[in-house]
Amino acid sequence: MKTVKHKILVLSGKGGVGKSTFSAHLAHGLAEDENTQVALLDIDICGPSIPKIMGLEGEQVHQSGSGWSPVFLEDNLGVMSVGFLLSSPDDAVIWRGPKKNGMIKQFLRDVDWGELDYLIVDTPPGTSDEHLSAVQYLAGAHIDGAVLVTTPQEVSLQDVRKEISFCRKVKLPIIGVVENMSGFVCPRCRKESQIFPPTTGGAEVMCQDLKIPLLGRVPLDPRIGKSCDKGQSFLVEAPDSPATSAYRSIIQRIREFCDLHPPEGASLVPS
Ligand SMILES: Nc1ncnc2c1ncn2[C@@H]1O[C@H](COP(=O)(O)OP(=O)(O)OP(=O)(O)O)[C@@H](O)[C@H]1O
Repeated sequence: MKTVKHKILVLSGKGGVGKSTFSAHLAHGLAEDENTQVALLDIDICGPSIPKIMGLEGEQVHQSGSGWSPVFLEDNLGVMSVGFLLSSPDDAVIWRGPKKNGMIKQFLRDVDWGELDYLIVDTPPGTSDEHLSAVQYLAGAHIDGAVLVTTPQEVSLQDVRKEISFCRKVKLPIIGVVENMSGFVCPRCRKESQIFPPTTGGAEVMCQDLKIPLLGRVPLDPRIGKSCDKGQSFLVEAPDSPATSAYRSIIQRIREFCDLHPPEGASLVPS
């Protein structure tokens, strides 16, 4: 991990809120600059969806003298997931905590990540063994912070509050919250509808209450699911979508956060 400058965990309280989709697009967006070395690590051991979303289903990890090699989507974008170790994407991984912890430790310690600017870690929903293992194994290696993904509904916000409490308990800095599936603009009449109307003001009010940055809102766009199913970057597939603009502005805010919080040993260059 000494060769990895910035480490970002992506968390969500609930499943299905778009966390893996966001992690994938954060990696795609950062890697658009070919001088930036990016890796995406999927530690959702029991439900790895990153290989599919990144268009790498069926790929296998290679073992080299210096450890496991990530699967490369681009020269500057590597991906690692338990999905690459399964013989079929339909195989179930039924492991207890210690085995999952061992796998995460191996991912963080034994993968030949090389020199990386960013390591994005996509986690399972909630706060479970996987999160504790990641935080524990990365403890001495400076984690920049966590990005929390939620939808506007109260059920999701309630669980994200638990994630915030988790981050505070384990002293994991919070980069900010992404409100995903936040409104839908009809492509025909351009009228905006709230598909999941928040009853308590949504992520914005929660962020104000808890003094956490709201990084942005990503609207619903049915084309996102299609891009992910095809394993393609939505940022490239639909550059005109309001969701792409939202992703890009959030990615920029995360980049700025990392620049302001340089890895230990590095010094801030005055702008
Ligand atoms: N802004 C969006 N607009 C439309 N569809 C979206 C959006 N964000 C995500 N999706 C779709 O929602 C579904 C769930 O997304 P995803 O798998 O990323 O959720 P998740 O939070 O990682 O779930 P889990 O933790 O259970 O794996 C996917 O089909 C994805 O394509």
